[in-house]
Amino acid sequence: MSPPPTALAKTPEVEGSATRADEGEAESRIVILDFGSQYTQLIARRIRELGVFSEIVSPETPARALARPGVKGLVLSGGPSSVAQEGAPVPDPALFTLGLPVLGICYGLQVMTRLLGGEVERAKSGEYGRAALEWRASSPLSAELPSHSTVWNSHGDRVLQPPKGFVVLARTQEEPHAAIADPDRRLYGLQFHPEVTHTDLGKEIFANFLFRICHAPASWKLSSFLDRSCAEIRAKVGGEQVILGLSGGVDSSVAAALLHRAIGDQLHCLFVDNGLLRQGEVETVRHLFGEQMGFALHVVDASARFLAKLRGVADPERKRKIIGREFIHVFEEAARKLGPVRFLAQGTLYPDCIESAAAGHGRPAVIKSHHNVGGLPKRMKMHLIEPLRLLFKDEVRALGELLELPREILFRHPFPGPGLAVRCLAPINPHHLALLRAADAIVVEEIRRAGLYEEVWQAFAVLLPARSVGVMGDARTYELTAAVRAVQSVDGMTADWARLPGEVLSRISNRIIQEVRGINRVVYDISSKPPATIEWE
Ligand SMILES: Nc1ncnc2c1ncn2[C@@H]1O[C@H](COP(=O)(O)OP(=O)(O)OP(=O)(O)O)[C@@H](O)[C@H]1O
Ligand SMILES: O=c1[nH]c(=O)c2[nH+]cn([C@@H]3O[C@H](COP(=O)(O)O)[C@@H](O)[C@H]3O)c2[nH]1
Ligand SMILES: NC(=O)CC[C@H](N)C(=O)O
Ligand SMILES: [Mg+2]
Repeated sequence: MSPPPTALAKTPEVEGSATRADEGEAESRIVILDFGSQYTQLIARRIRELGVFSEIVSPETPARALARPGVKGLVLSGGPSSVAQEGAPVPDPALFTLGLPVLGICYGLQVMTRLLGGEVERAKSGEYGRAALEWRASSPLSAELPSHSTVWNSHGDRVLQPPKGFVVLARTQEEPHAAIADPDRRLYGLQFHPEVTHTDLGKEIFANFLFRICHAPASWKLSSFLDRSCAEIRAKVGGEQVILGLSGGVDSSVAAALLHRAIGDQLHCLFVDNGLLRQGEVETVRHLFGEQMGFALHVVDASARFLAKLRGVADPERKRKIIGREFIHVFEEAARKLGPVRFLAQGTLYPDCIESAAAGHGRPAVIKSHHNVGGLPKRMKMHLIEPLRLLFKDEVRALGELLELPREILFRHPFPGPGLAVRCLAPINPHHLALLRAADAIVVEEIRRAGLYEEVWQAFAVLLPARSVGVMGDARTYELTAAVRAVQSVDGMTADWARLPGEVLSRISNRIIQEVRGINRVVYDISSKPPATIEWE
C-alpha cells in the first residue's frame, strides 16, 4: 500500500510561541451535530489533531446558528436511531442551503439522504466491523488515497437511492453506497466510520475534508488557546478574587496553573485535607504549588470534622454524601474568610460538559455526581470560571506541559474525590486509615520502582475488614487484609486487572506484611470492570 498522502496537516503545535491565530476574529472551526453516536467525541478529536478547532452541538441546532463567522464546515455524526423511526433526530434541513460543506457519517449520511429526497432502507443484513473499501471515482475527499483500503462499519440501515445530484464515490463488497457526494454543493456522505482507528486512512479522509473541501486553516494551537484564554479570564475577573478547589489531580492543577498565569495572586487555591488523602499528599501539594509554583495556596486542615462525621459509617453512598456536604461547608467558610469572592474556578473538561448536556433532557447526570465534589457551584452562588471546558484530557495534559507543570502531576493516577474513604472497608478511624495509607504507599512505590507506573491506569491498596490467622516470628497473629488493585484502562469506563510481574507482587506483599503492623495478609484483585468496578466502593 502506498504511504499516506502529504495532505496531512501537522498535529497542533504544543511547543513554540507562534500565536498568529485569529486575533480579533472568530476562530476557524468545524461544527459537529451529535446524533448520539458513541464516536462523536472521536470525530472532534480527529479534527483537532489535524489542527482545526471542532465543536459538538445538539442535532436540532437551527441552521442560522450554524452559519456563524468562523464555521468552515459541518459534520453530521452517526447515531443509534433509524431514520424511519418515529422521534429519530432530524437536523434543520436549511443547513444544506448554507453553502457550507457537509460530511455525513453513517446515520448522518442516512438522514442527509432522506432530507434531500433519496431513499434509506433497512438492510437485509447489516454491515458490522471490517470491510474492504474501493474508491470508484475521483473526488477531493479521496485525493491521494490508494484505491483500496480497510474501513470499519456499524450499520443496519443503508442508502437505497442517493438524492438527486449525488454520485457514488466508493463501495464495499456489501455496500454499493459506501461513499456518496454532490461535489457541486460540497455535500459528502460516508456509510463507514473514518473516526475510528480501525479504519485505515480515516485521518487522511478527514484531512481531505478539512483542507481540500472546507479550506479550513490549521490554526488551532494550544499555545494560542492559552494566550487567548488568559486574556479572557483577565477581562472577566477584573480586580476580583477567585477561589479554586485544588485536589492535586490533573484537571484542577492545570486549571490552577492557567488561572495563576492570568491573574496571579487574585487566585486563591484551596486544598482541603479531609483526612482521606494519600501518604505525603499535603506536603507534596504544599511544596509543589505553594513553594515551587508560588500559588496563593490555602491548606485547610478539616480532617477532624470529616473523620468525626464518617465514624462508624459503612455504606459507600452515605460516605460520598457526607464527604460532599463537608466539602461545601469547608469551601463556604473559606470563601467567607477571604472576603467577598465572586468567582469559583473549576477544572471541568469537555467530556464533562457533553455528558451533562446530554443528560439534561430529564435524565440524571450520573457521571457528574461521580466526579464533582457535592455539586459545589449550584449552592455557592458564585460565577463559574471553567477555562478547560473545551478541552479533552490529553489536551489538558499538553496544556499543563506548556504551563510547566511537572510530569509527576500531569501523569498521576486518578484519585477519587472521596479519597481513602472508599478504599477503607474496615470501619473508618485514624488507625485504619494509617494502615491503608502505609500499604498504599508501598504499592505505588514498588510499581514505580519497576518502571510500571505510567503503564497502569491506576494502582492502589484497599483495606478489608477481614481478619485472618497468621504466624510471624513463631507467634500467632490475627490481623486485617490488604487487597492490591492495579488496572489497565483507557477512560476508566471499562478496565482489566493488570498482569503485574510476579516479582513485583511478591515485593509488595512482603513489604506490606513486614512494614505495616496490623496487616498480615495481602491478596491481589483479579476482577475486571465490568462486572466489578475499579474502586471497591
Ligand atoms: N482535597 C481537595 N481539596 C480541594 N478541592 C478538591 C479536593 N478533592 C477534590 N477537589 C475538587 O473536586 C474536583 C473534582 O475532582 P476530580 O478528581 O474529578 O478532578 P481532579 O482531581 O481535578 O482531576 P483528576 O480527574 O485528574 O483527579 C477537583 O477538580 C477539585 O476542584
Ligand atoms: O472524582 C471521583 N469521585 C468519585 O466519587 C469516584 N469514584 C471513583 N472514581 C474514579 O473513577 C474511575 C472509575 O471508578 P469506578 O470503576 O470505581 O467507578 C476510577 O479512576 C476511580 O478512581 C471517582 N472519582
Ligand atoms: N452507526 C450508525 O450511525 C448507525 C446508524 C443507524 N442506526 C444504522 O444502524 O444504520
Ligand atoms: Mg482527582
